[in-house]
Amino acid sequence: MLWRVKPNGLAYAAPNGLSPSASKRLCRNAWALRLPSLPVRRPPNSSEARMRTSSSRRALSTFGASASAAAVDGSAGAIRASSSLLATTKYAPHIASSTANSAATASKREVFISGPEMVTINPEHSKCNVSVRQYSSIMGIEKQIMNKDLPSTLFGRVLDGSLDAALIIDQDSRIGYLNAAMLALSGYTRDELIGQPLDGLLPDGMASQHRRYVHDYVSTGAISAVLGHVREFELRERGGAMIPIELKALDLGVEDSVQYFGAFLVDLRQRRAEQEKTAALLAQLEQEAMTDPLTALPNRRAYDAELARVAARSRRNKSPISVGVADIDHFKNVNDTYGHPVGDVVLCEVSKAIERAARGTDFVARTGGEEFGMLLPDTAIEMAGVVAERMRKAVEETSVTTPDGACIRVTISIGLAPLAPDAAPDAALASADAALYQAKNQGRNRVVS
Ligand SMILES: Nc1nc2c(ncn2[C@@H]2O[C@H](COP(=O)(O)OP(=O)(O)OP(=O)(O)O)[C@@H](O)[C@H]2O)c(=O)[nH]1
Repeated sequence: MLWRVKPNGLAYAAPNGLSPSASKRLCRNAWALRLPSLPVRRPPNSSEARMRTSSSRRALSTFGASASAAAVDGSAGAIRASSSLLATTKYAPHIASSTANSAATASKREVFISGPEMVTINPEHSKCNVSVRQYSSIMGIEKQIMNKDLPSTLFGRVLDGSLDAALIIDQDSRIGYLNAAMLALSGYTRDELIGQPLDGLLPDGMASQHRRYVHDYVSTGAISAVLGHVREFELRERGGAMIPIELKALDLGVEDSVQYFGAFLVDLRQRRAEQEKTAALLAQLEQEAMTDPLTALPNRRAYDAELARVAARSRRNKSPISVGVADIDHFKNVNDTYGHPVGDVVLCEVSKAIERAARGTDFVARTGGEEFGMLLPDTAIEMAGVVAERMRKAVEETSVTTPDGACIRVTISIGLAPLAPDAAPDAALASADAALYQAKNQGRNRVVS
């Protein structure tokens, strides 16, 4: 059983027996480590063997504890406390005799405690920033755990079989441990990486920065933006390609005067691909939601959104806008004479003609059955009249030939209105509608403003 107590007084515990469900619950609170499907057994090579012997094994066990408390190491320091906490708490001698920890842990004010009972670390209830209740039971628990005598190799097996990549480096950034997932991610063999500097796995320019972080941390305790946090980086795999990863780097403490660091790495490629797919799907949906499927022009929703956008811009810039409404004349006759599918073709040709006649900055939408909306930004009503007349003429000159060889020509009527910078867009649209009504009444195929 291993308790991890955070500075806010919350503690996370692994239940006895480390049942998969309980461990999974714990993993929800931890980052990265998932239960391995099958522990992988393989003889360690010499460098790993060094890492796994005596005190170095404790770095590995601390690494496991940081991940999810999914395994127990009876020989590891059962109680871990920061040196600053040790200096101030009256239990310091006992804790200190259990373990030593690094300055980094001190600054994070984290205390790791092994034991089956809850231990509360409450920063508010003590002048020395911690109060430890049930301390005496901790010492007893530690004894129990020591007696339990679980083999410390369990930690290595858990990490070996983790689905997430894991590695351990020393203070010289030399790789001391990699699990199978890390090898699969990097594309290297174990022998190619063990004992080698981490540099080859880092992106260009990161190696020197990484070394500086490690050096500053080891020599002055300066915590980098990386240590203890989940960050997104890139990993250079064997073929040179950069793999997006999520990384959590951990201080594993000092063992035999050597500072160790661990890291869990999660391959982000699949997540990124899914995110891109979702983004593309959303963009497509948004596009579809704003587009008229028959003519491929922006639809009413898009027109309203664009009207609100240009109206706001016009208020800021005090620039004139003109709005227009165009309607095909006697379109019912086209449908009645040639049928609805031919009417659709005519609608498409009319929309193309209007669009062709518009300027690059104008916005044309199909706002209803045989109705089109126009937005003409930075355009006074006189110039809007010129553009609308061009549109009207373009439609008049358009013809559609039916499969029977009949030639269909239609015309449009257009109503225009100015949108004053401080006026409501709806009022301008109503004025344009009124002008269209007038154009229809005056005989159609004309522009009225
Ligand atoms: N083919 C086709 N026809 C449509 C579509 N949407 C609306 N219409 C038709 O457009 C016609 C509109 O008819 P009316 O509102 O009477 O207007 P109009 O015949 O154009 O006469 P005025 O507007 O007064 O000149 C109707 O016959 C609708 O069925 C469409 O998507 N496709």
